[in-house]
Amino acid sequence: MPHIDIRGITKRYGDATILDGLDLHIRDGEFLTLLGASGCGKSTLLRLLAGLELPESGDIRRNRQSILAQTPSERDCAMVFQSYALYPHMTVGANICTPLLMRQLSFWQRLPLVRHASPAVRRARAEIEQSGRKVAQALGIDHLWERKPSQLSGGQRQRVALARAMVRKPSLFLFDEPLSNLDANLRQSLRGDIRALHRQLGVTFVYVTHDQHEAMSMSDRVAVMKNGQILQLDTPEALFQRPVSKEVASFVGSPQINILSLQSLPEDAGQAAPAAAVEVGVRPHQFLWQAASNTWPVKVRVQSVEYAGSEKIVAARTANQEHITVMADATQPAREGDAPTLYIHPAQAMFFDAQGRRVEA
Ligand SMILES: Nc1ncnc2c1ncn2[C@@H]1O[C@H](COP(=O)(O)OP(=O)(O)OP(=O)(O)O)[C@@H](O)[C@H]1O
Repeated sequence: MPHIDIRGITKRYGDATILDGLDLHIRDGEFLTLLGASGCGKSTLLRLLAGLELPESGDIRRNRQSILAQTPSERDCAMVFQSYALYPHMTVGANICTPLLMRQLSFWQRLPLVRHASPAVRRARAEIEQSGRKVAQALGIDHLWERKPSQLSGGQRQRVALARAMVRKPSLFLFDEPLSNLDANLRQSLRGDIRALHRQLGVTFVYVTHDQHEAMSMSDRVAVMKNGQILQLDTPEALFQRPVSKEVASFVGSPQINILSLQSLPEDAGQAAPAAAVEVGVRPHQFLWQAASNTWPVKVRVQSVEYAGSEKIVAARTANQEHITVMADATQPAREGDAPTLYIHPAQAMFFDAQGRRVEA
């Protein structure tokens, strides 16, 4: 299967530069997610890959061959959208089988009269239906075969859209926020389905989302994007543990990482920190409620406590009026107005310089 090389791609709409000399190498068969806030250019990049847009400069190569001159249908990719994009007048079965009918039968062979008259066409259609039903079965929607899209739930519609993309066996799947219209439970279950699909098919998936949880839980690698550029491309673990900057650190992990000025910490913290460090990043789960050896104390005042089942989300303020979020065990007796001392383990802290770049301890 071909890898994809995106080199120096620039895309403009009018005066606005959406992608600015972007480079990206997509490996064979990987699940790569483009993660970024709304408007950062993720969908534009996906549309360029699909051939729905052309760049002003730069190149996209598959297996070292430029694909810019190829039409969308020549690119052997399937796209799944947030809006499902199903044909409303067709049944589920017809929606799933249409890509194969279009590819394998000529215009004349698709006409109803020929369909009934020609045994060869009847046979081809039966084979197509069999392939479609197999995919529908794999996605648990074969019992909906005769229904129209309007008679389906959002999750079922997205499964039909997935089946329609799968049936052609493309070598590249492009997903543009496919789960955004679904409720939390359905999103969770479809995340699992899409991940399983990737394992089963072994082809390249490029997935666009602004949901860091979705990106971190599904992908082999994630490209964090901002203003048409990639801030960091790495595995989910590396993004979480070794972000290149404060910006990336703030983008991954929920609740967000806390960024404190080094001045909020005792003097020995300043001495232990790298020389260039001006800020320290502490994840909400990393605060300790009791002192341990070699920990740094931070005095805080609790502003509010939110119950989240087995945990509490504590919002607090440091003496320097910096807001922090702390995840605590549900048994932790933290109450609004309390003024506890929390502790930070230096080995777990991240340090950032004045430009927001992470510096090694
Ligand atoms: N056809 C177009 N004409 C003009 N501007 C466009 C067009 N398509 C997108 N844009 C602009 O390009 C920028 C990037 O859009 P894009 O859809 O790639 O962002 P995104 O990161 O996918 O955001 P979202 O998550 O909201 O879809 C936005 O400011 C958008 O308004």
